[in-house]
Amino acid sequence: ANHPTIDKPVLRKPSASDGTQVWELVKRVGTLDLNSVYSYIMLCDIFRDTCVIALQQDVIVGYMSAYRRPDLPDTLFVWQAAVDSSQRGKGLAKEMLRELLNREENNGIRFVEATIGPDNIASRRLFTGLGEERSAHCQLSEYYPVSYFPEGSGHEPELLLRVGPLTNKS
Ligand SMILES: CC(=O)NCC[C@H](N)C(=O)O
Repeated sequence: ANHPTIDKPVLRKPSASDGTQVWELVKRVGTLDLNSVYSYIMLCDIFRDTCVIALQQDVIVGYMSAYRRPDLPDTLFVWQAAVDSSQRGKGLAKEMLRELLNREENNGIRFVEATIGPDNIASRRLFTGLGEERSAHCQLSEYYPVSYFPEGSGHEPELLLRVGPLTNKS
């Protein structure tokens, strides 16, 4: 039976020691650009204020990495959103994004950005949904065209979603 209290993943800031499990999750999800294990250890450490992991009985089933753009400090750039197949369709990504935005240390954030592939409906819905929830605009534009990626790599174009200004907390 689905016990909401037992089965609901716990969200928290990551630590360096979570990096390998995050790498394994991103690898398992299979639709993201898999970065080095080192990069996930470093993100879970140095960028932990703007990263979140979701745990179910000590197994990482969700991960969202983000950082405040050095050139636009009021803008949170969401780098990756990974949800384990066992957690699909439960609004986990939305919950992770909300957790990030509601952190005291992220109060000054007015815009959220991310790049997504043209057919990544789930991610697109995550960000357009934030716009609707916070009565903010959601702009979509071509950002990294296929031509930026190596010939024959098969990488999709990355479209930029920019949501804001976020006025009220959700
Ligand atoms: C929001 C999100 O997951 N974007 C993915 C960007 C890129 N394809 C990557 O995987 O890092």
